[in-house]
Amino acid sequence: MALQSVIKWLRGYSERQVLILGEAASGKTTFLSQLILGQAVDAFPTIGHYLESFEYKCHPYMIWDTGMGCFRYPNWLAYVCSPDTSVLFFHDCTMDEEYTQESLDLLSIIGKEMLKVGYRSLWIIFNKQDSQDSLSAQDIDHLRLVYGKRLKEIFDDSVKCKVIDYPVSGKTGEGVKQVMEDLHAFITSIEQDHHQQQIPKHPVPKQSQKEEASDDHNLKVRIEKEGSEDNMDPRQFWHSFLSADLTGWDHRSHLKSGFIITLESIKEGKNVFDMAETFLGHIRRLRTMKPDLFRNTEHRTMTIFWLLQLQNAILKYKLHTGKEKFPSWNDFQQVLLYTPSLMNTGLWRLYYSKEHMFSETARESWSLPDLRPVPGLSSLNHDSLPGQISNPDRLLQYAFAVVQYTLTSGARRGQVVKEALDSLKMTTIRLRTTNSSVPPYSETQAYFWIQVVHAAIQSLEAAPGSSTSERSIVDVPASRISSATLSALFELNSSTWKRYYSEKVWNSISARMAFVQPDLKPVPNVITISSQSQKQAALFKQMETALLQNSPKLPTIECLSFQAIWAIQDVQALAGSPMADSPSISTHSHMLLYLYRKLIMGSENGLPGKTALEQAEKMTGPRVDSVTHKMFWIQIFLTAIARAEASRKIADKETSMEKVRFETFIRSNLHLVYEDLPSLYYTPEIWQSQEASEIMISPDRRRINEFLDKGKLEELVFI
Ligand SMILES: Nc1nc2c(ncn2[C@@H]2O[C@H](COP(=O)(O)OP(=O)(O)OP(=O)(O)O)[C@@H](O)[C@H]2O)c(=O)[nH]1
Ligand SMILES: [Mg+2]
Repeated sequence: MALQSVIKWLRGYSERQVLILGEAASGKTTFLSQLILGQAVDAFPTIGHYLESFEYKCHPYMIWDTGMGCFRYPNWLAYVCSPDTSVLFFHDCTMDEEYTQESLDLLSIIGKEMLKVGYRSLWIIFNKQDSQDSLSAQDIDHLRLVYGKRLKEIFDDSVKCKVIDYPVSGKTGEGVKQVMEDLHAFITSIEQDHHQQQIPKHPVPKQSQKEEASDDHNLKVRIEKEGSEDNMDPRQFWHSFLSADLTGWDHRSHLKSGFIITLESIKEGKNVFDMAETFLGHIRRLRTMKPDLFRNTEHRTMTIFWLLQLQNAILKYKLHTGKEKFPSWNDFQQVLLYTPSLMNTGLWRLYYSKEHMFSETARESWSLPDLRPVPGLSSLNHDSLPGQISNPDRLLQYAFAVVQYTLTSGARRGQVVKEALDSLKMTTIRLRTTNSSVPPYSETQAYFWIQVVHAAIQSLEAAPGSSTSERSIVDVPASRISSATLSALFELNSSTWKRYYSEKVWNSISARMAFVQPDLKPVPNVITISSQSQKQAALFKQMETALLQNSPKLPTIECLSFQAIWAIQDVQALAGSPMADSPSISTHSHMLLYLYRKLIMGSENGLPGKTALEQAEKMTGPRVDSVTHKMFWIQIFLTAIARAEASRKIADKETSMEKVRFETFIRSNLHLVYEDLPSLYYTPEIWQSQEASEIMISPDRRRINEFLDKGKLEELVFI
């Protein structure tokens, strides 16, 4: 099954895989924390699944902790289990007969799936034997027989399946090391046995370096030959492409039109998925205009695959030539020569099996490759989240967020600016109590930046919107332009103020308290873009943003606090309406409110219970219909609750369990208001994939719950 192969490369092959299963509250997470941290951490019910990495006797292990919600999704087990996975199944010994039946039923259901996807071993663990409510030794012996019988019925494999016969307690640690030691010994012996006879089932097409070099050489020769025959100017080519009077429609013309679409789309701030829609739109149009020539059918995955290759090639060209210039349509031949593999029509075969590429799913929606990652995908990045306090552009970025909000929200500008200044003042005062390097709040400085950014945005030429020729300027709608592009376009930087204010006035105390007019020259209402070099710099920035989207950052605390104002305001408006409790989610604020009501208001003892989690999972709507999207936000929310809970306990164990207000909760977890938060965790290619919409795929950029990390336990403040 293709999905399974996709998942295999996502997870990596080298680590030993362990999967922990069992009924809710059987002590899986506690066992895991005992194993990794050497202590039992107060866990809250797990939702979805988490991946923990861990080293035992110099061997890397990847352990999946699972919880509620997993089983409901088709294909879920294929994601966490493979023929190399060792499964530990937990039974809670403090429970009664009815629980035993449920647990055995769960084992049977999972067992059927496991037989389909394969597994390395399955061990049953009788947990919580420390508890005074635990069954007697005799009863446990009886249970062992019952489980043994069930295992025989389902699997009939006495080597791979067994019932552990010593007492285990995740809480006290009894038997935990023993389980790990036994598992380690078992896997080591199996690996040694299989070492020589292992033949990969789906061999990944591999090329030796020599073959690759000769391929590259041949392709280059072809590119040069076709290039010399191609005497059509790119503008002329594009014109013929639009009017469907190209004489041929070969691989080179596919690439050429893709190249032009890529460049022009970057200028409009579009991503690869938007580009693919543009490209597919053209294909449809061409087929209607000239069905004989343009015969290829729409194929979304293939289109995105090639557009990604083109982006990588453009990036490579940029890096190699070191030119601080946006490529032009004329650079097509050069870009090809830097990445000759683009000319290899079968390039996709290195990444996709034929079966997977030509499936209905891959044709209709973006599907991840099943043989190996597309270059540029999947790089875990560990840079720290916040800490942008010393950022010299922080006021500029703040002004940018404020102005952009006035554009997108339609809210009254005067009101927004007032709120923005108040919020900045409060946040600055708060930040300065813990970090004296934050400059004091200055009304003049803050307002100056808002005015300048506003003038810049006003001055953005109304998008010319021409799709028929090469544009030499960024063409992004004002509401979507990035702060880096805008700054490059209007030459805004941390010393722009010096054109308007003398140092004395700018830094004066009176300028802090109230807005003071500039003493050198007035801030203009419109800023003109005078030079060609500014346009080029802006285009170049735009390209960097588009192609080097490798480590997105969380906005500054000031910006998040500002966004929080509106989220809280939205929620106040929603709270009284019937929509508040409707799982049909309309906006980001609505989702926050819904999760808050279900997971915090609906919780007991500070922790959300099973019903609360089930309710949370009921969310529907375009924002959360993808399983990964929904589970991501639930997990982010739960992590925030777990942090709050842990810090409450550290501060004062006896504090009353009073439920935290929405506003307070959001203000202490500002990252929740950031709608683009997923981009810190997932590459867009994974986040937007069909696979991610069907099953919960773990983030590839950073892990969601780091609460099991050593040393992270006390470091509870996210922001
Ligand atoms: N006495 C005793 N209690 C335990 C032990 N292990 C876990 N518990 C308690 O059992 C409850 C559930 O533990 P978890 O580790 O969260 O269980 P889980 O299987 O991860 O639960 P889900 O994630 O909801 O599926 C908690 O209150 C734990 O403190 C144990 O070995 N002994
Ligand atoms: Mg758990």
